[in-house]
Amino acid sequence: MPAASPSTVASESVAFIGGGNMARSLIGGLVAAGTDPAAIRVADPNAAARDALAADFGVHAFADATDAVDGAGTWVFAVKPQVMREVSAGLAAPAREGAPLVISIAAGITSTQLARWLGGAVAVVRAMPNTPALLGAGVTGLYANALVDAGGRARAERLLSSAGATVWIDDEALMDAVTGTSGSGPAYVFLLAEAMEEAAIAEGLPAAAARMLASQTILGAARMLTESGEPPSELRRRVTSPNGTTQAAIETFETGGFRALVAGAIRAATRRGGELSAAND
Ligand SMILES: NC(=O)C1=CN([C@@H]2O[C@H](COP(=O)(O)OP(=O)(O)OC[C@H]3O[C@@H](n4cnc5c(N)ncnc54)[C@H](O)[C@@H]3O)[C@@H](O)[C@H]2O)C=CC1
Ligand SMILES: O=C(O)[C@@H]1CCC=N1
Repeated sequence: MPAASPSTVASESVAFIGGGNMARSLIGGLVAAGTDPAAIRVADPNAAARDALAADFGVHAFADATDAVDGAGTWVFAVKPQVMREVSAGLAAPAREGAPLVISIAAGITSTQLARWLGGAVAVVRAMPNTPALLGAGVTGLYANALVDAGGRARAERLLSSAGATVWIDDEALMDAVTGTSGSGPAYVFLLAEAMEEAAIAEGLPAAAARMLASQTILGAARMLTESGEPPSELRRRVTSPNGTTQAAIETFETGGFRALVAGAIRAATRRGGELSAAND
């Protein structure tokens, strides 16, 4: 990929460090929302990932993160938590010179860790999106450290808005709970879909019908949750006729400890966020 011409390297440029699944979702959202692909720069050591991003979105892709961040005013760290320290330490010099707004989507890694690795006083927004970002139907929790000004907050919010809804979190300690709820959350729903499908097949339904019934049920219920303005308990009540089929199912869930299981799962994910932070410090 040839070097970008100077006119495309403006402080409005966004550099993604890591061009994997989540970066692809966010970049897709940005381009769909009208961001000029020439203002998007991506670093990834994987040539296939670079080529695919350049071909699919028309962004500038680089093997070296230092080249990707050159002149970019916003840097988005989208690499695994396990490589965040090494990757960010390698960018300390340009961070000092360029004073970028740094956005990290890495699970667990704190804004304090990232600022330290980048050399100290750095404006960091910690963001936790989720995979429905690919459809613009995601949700992102955002936390800003004290060095992020109103303009930086607006820039981060604009960037993540192309992936869906956004919610600011004032206490960074709660970002691991965001990760355990919505970052990992799509997988919980997919697990429910798998379980419903398997159960439907066990009851005798053909596989294709089972998939259609389970997935459309989840889509319809999710739309009611987000569009009706009603709490989930009320929506559930309306499905549940006294002594009917739903009541039989809900009683089975409740006596089986469904709520405690969900709470335990979210607690485990939340704790793992803290462990990822400590293990990769
Ligand atoms: N997958 C998900 O649902 C979500 C993931 N996250 C976070 O997003 C981050 C990325 O996750 P995914 O996109 O799922 O992983 P991924 O494995 O698809 O992408 C990571 C990319 O980083 C690249 N990479 C490795 N070393 C690099 C380096 N030195 N410089 C630049 N790029 C490098 C890899 O080649 C790969 O393309 C993780 O920190 C994860 O915690 C956050 C929210 C949701
Ligand atoms: O499983 C993970 O660690 C990442 C963070 C949230 C979703 N996937």
